[in-house]
Amino acid sequence: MRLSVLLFSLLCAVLACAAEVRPLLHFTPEKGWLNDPNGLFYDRKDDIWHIYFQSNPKNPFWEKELHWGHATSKDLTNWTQHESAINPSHRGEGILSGSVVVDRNNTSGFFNDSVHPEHRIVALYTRNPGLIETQEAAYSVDGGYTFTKYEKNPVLDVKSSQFRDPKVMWHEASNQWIMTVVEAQDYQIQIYGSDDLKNWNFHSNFSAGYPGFQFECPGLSEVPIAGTNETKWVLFLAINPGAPWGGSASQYFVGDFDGYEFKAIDSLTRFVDIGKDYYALQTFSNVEKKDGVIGISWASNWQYANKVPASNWRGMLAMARNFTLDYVSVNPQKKLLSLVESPIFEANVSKTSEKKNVKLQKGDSIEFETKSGVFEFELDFQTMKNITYPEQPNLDLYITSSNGKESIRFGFEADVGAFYFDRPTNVFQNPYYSNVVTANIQPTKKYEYNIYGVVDQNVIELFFMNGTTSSTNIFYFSDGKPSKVELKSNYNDLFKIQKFSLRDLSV
Ligand SMILES: OC[C@H](O)[C@H](O)CO[C@]1(CO)O[C@H](CO)[C@@H](O)[C@@H]1O
Repeated sequence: MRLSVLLFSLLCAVLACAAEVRPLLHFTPEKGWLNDPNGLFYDRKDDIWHIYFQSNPKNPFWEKELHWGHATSKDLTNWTQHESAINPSHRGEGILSGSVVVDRNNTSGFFNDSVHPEHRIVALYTRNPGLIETQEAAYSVDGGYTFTKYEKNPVLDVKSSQFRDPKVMWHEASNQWIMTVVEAQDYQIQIYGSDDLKNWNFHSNFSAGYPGFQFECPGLSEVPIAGTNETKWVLFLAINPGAPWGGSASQYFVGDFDGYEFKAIDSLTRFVDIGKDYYALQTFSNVEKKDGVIGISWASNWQYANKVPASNWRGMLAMARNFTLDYVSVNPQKKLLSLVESPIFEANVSKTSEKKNVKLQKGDSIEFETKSGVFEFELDFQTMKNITYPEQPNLDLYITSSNGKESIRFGFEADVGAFYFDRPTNVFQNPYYSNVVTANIQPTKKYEYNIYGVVDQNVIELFFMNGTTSSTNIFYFSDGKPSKVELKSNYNDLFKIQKFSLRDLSV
């Protein structure tokens, strides 16, 4: 091959890599590594959403020396990244996960009258210098861009190597700050109380749910029950590794909280999302909202997060979601009080494609396309009859890359009643990544299902039955971006497509 041709093809390869697609609706770091969201809060004075995140600015993979990366947004969609907000004071030290509160009444004494009450920001996070994990405080007087570490840190030290991830909130009813934090490998969510964010008193332990290897990233939020003016408390908990589907999982409990102890309404374990890539959920603090709480997760799984294809950055956050509670049909008999989720984002619709009331026949396909590789879709369908074994009646949604060679598949088998998500890839051989994720979803009494999904370059967030179940998964084409979307069946007169619509998005 002549040298010029070789150089040209090399240049193309480099440009293709540099031109890699970044998600448009999901936050990704300019460079380096991202995992857990941290310190999520809403600035009521300047109407700004703040996210911090576990950041390794040096390399696109996790290392012990971690910072709190920082970004802000006016619409929970378009983010501006800033300088890291909290940094290690010593080499090899980790500023690990934690949370932020607005201490408007200056209970901590960190502030003087020159600091606007809405800008009295206090972060609580885990410091891991190597062997033990302690909780530290830091305060910001500029609205959350730079922080000063409390000179008498740590604020909480139980001489443990597995004590981390403080999520702090103000509990009005008992007039105190409440911290949930894990004793990770003792399967304890510990609850502490404080008057000043500096002195913490142990209140109670909570230990339940799917254990996995260890507990991580707890959180306690008061969540409204849809259609009522009542609320229940939701205790969030991450486990990793050891999720039922492998690696990382976010679970939650529904119950009551009196300022000292959380009591679950039942002993059932509920998962926030049943995809592979939805971890370390944290809710925003300081949000004045009566119709739900807003939270963000990390869209990956520790089984392969450090190894997925990347250039000089790796990691993304899932879209913000609104969470409420409702009584959800989980089988023909039971309505279970469960989280109901919906994504929050702002985007322009560049094109809408829609088909209604189509009885799909074997070999038929409804075909739409996306120009941007970013789209939302709605699929409402009904299964028209019962199936005789050993038939395998599938309804499949294929999303094919603009390279025309690679597809991912989201589908359903009528007799099993479970949805699957299959993400074959040519660029990432990893045994934990390749397993198909499945979800059992209860249809309506008339065997109807509805699914809403957002696809954003290489991540798909699915919301089943009006968000009563969600499944978040990342995927990797070798090049190109989502281009063709096809709905197909291998069976006659079984699937009635009541509505299949696709809205191509741009920001
Ligand atoms: O290799 C990191 C290890 O898997 C930890 O279990 C990850 O822990 C979490 C959860 O992802 O990330 C944070 C640190 O980056 C830590 O604070 C939190 O518990």
